[in-house]
Amino acid sequence: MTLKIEGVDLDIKKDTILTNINFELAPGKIYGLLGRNGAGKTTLLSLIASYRKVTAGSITLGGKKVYEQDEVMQHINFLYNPKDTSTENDKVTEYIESGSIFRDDFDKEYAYRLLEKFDIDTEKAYSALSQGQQAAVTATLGLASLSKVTIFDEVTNGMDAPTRELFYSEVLEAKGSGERIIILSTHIISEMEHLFDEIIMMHEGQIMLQEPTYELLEKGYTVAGKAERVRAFTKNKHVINVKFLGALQIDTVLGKVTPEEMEIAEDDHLDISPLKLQEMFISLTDKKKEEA
Ligand SMILES: Nc1ncnc2c1ncn2[C@@H]1O[C@H](COP(=O)(O)OP(=O)(O)OP(=O)(O)O)[C@@H](O)[C@H]1O
Repeated sequence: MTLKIEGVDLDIKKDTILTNINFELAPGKIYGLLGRNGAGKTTLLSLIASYRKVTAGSITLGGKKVYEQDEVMQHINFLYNPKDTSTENDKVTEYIESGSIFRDDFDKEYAYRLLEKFDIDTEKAYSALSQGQQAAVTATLGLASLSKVTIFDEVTNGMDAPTRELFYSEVLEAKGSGERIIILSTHIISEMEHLFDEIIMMHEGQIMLQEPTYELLEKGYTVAGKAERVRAFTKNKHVINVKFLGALQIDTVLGKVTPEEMEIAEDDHLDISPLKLQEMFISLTDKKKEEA
């Protein structure tokens, strides 16, 4: 089932929060939703999850409108870590039970297997778990729901590195079924880059780009080396970012390197590397550069 967002606008009171959002998501893919703080990611995801009504446009799954349609909504699952968990006194087991009630596809056995992998004491109250453990329960609810559209909004917040690694490998497994659309909204870009089939970048309430990750990263490269040699190499090229690491200068450049340029780089002891998503993201969403 394809998820289609067409011409979506959202106004809250007099503020325009989202403008003319258009994109299409296909099953069997992991989508990385990226954007600076306040770009509109959570607001857009909450529209997909039918928490709010769009001001204009439409959101459909398999051709059916999602808003207030229980039959469609049971295929869409929006996971995020609650801000205040002090009143969440249910045991983890009760969380799993209630998470499965309205979702026919929920796989309880898989949920308990996952919780064991995450090393969660299922007899504890949710509020008594550490922040990272709570995040692992949230992640489990999403993974085990087997929902056709599973949205993880910054769920890795609080997880330690091994827990995040486990989550990533389970997300890849989930994609393997070929039936699920998985959306990951995150600020941990460098760590998750390898997971994303496509990138959706938002900026100031609009979609800046939607592209397959490999295509996006083929658009440029980085050059690192002695500052004056890097500057000479990238002169007259489209440099989108300049970084310094001690005596080293690292330029991010849009375009391709020719074989002749590769030779020059070698002679000048310059390192040419593929583009990193995080550098591309920082550069594309640099507000100061826009204002300059
Ligand atoms: N209920 C609301 N009333 C007014 N403005 C809102 C409301 N909810 C969100 N906004 C505004 O909408 C914009 C987008 O917020 P949103 O939470 O969607 O951003 P985000 O991309 O998820 O940010 P972050 O990465 O910081 O989580 C922000 O400017 C925010 O102040």
